[in-house]
Amino acid sequence: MALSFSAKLMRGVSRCAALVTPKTAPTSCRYFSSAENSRVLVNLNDKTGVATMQLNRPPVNSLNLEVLTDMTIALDKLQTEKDCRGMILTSSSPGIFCAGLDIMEMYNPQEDRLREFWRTLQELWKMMYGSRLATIAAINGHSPAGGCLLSLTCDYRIMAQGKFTIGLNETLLGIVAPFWFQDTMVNTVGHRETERALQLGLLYSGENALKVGLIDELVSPEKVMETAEGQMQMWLKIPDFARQLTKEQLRGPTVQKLAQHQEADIDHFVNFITKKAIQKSLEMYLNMLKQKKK
Ligand SMILES: CCCCCCCC/C=C\C/C=C/C(=O)SCCNC(=O)CCNC(=O)[C@H](O)C(C)(C)COP(=O)(O)OP(=O)(O)OC[C@H]1O[C@@H](n2cnc3c(N)ncnc32)[C@H](O)[C@@H]1OP(=O)(O)O
Repeated sequence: MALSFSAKLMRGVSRCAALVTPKTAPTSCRYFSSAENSRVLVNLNDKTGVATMQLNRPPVNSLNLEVLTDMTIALDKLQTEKDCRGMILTSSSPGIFCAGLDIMEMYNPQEDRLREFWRTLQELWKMMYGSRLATIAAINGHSPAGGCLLSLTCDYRIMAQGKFTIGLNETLLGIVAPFWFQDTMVNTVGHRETERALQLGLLYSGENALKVGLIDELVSPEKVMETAEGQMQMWLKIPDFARQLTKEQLRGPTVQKLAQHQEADIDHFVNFITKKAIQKSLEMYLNMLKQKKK
């Protein structure tokens, strides 16, 4: 019998439930996942109540089923820690925050895995967007498509200055950002800017992202984490209950909209991605990525 998503989550939680505390760790810092080969590195500072989640899938932190599952399990675990109040999402590879969804999950896919992949992304998005934690994205590099989406689920975004870009560029791949990607963008930068950005597949420079409100701060790469930590202190000065209820009022309807249409959205996604023309577009985009190197 197929396991429900929450059953799979529980299975995953018990698999990685043991907290690993390396001998060298400061006593206030608990590591949920610190092995170098973990796809997601998570630690919780018991003194501040702030967790850091680092994407750790070199070279570009593209999001495959396993990374999405690990992130979901880690976030679920953090949210059940009563002393955890905030989370900073970043990358262990300075220069690349996240290259978005792993295109290989969508190219020549097996239908069962494709469905599970999309459901896991939906679940992660719902958890992140509606999280009781104060969440800050420390965007320390490129952040296209699914990478931009992840940062948009956070409450505040700080990006590194440099040649990095951010945006929902799906149309450049010949695909379409689904309604809940669009909703998240509209809620952040407004309808008109979203129309322009999503149709053109705009990848914004840090400066332009700041101008339209896609990010909240642009700082030098070495200041990204300390700025995130400083900003987090401000968010945590607000009583949790008041902040969480306010967030729920503002974001709840958007989360509910996906929850109500989740199965239909999976069907749309699978039908769309498996079309010959879409597979051709993905193939051309993958080739373009490879050619770029030559
Ligand atoms: C009617 C409505 C129906 C609704 C249907 C909904 C459909 C919606 C479906 C999906 C939504 C999709 C969301 C996405 O997130 S798609 C992914 C989009 N991502 C990108 O466009 C980014 C692509 N990557 C880059 O631009 C660059 O890699 C970079 C700027 C992030 C980093 O550049 P650089 O450091 O120069 O690294 P390389 O380009 O050399 O990359 C290294 C290596 O990694 C491979 N790679 C890069 N990105 C991805 C990726 N997203 N997935 C898989 N693989 C990736 C790249 O090809 C290189 O591989 P190698 O040559 O084998 O080393």
